[in-house]
Amino acid sequence: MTHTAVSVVQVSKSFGEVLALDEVSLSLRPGELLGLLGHNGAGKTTLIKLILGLSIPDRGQIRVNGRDPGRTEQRASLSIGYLPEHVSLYDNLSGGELLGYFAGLRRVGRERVDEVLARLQLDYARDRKVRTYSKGMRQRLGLAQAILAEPRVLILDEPTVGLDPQASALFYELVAALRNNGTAVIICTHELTLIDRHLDSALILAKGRPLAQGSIDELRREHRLPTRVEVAGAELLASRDMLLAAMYDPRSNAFMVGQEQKQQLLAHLTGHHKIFDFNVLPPSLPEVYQSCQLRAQLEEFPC
Ligand SMILES: Nc1ncnc2c1ncn2[C@@H]1O[C@H](COP(=O)(O)OP(=O)(O)OP(=O)(O)O)[C@@H](O)[C@H]1O
Repeated sequence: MTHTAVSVVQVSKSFGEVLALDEVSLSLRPGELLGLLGHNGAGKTTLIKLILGLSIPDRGQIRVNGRDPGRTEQRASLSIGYLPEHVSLYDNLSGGELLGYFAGLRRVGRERVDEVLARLQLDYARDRKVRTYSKGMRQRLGLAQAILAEPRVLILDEPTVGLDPQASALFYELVAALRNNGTAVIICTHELTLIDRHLDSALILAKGRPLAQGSIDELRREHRLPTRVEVAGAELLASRDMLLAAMYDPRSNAFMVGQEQKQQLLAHLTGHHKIFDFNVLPPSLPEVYQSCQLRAQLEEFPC
């Protein structure tokens, strides 16, 4: 049976009058990637701090690889790596020296430093001062320190902010390789488009409460968001065909259909119009996110 890498059960945390987390639960298995999403102040950092054992919940239970992060004597054996949003690196050290320093702290051998530098494509810059590193190189070095001790759980806070698309893609490639080795990953981010195709599940928080939670497919189904079908000449087709006209959305110049209509549309395009060249785009994570936030607002302020 696969064990649970991170388990959070009905956790609440307040700061004075502020209820930062209200009965939040999650479960993450080895190799899975969870997107922790929400507006500013939603409770993401509070949850991360609890998982890291930097703060103690008022109620509920947290386990990381079966251990309680809140108990000091268990913290050393959590096997957890963390890349904070604003990673502070010692600029006057070289990349190699910096990792060597962390390796000493974590009782990791020098050969692991070489291995990690090579894996994150930083070996060519190991003797350069960190202050000369680009933003992407600094992020990779931050990831390098986080994975140095081969953690089974990795928490990344806004890891791709400020990176160009190529550097972001490389970052996610590196994360995918870690996941293939069984590392469970939690990524806290506002960059929804970037994380969309990488995550197994999402937890969307708002004012400390879980707004939505599950795999992206589950969230799509729950929110009944339409699928977009893009076809060249969609407007012309819609003007000549009543069935297509009913499905045509002029704003996106595409056909927008619910799950149950999708097969009907595709059969009609291929069978009746002999069109085989189309793009079927399920609702994106940003669309699911917007829908969750909208639903929450309607519940809070019903018309
Ligand atoms: N140490 C603290 N003392 C008082 N209030 C706090 C403390 N830490 C967090 N809060 C409050 O708890 C709520 C959740 O904050 P948190 O930092 O977890 O949000 P977040 O989702 O990480 O936001 P952001 O996206 O801006 O980083 C906010 O209302 C915040 O002001």
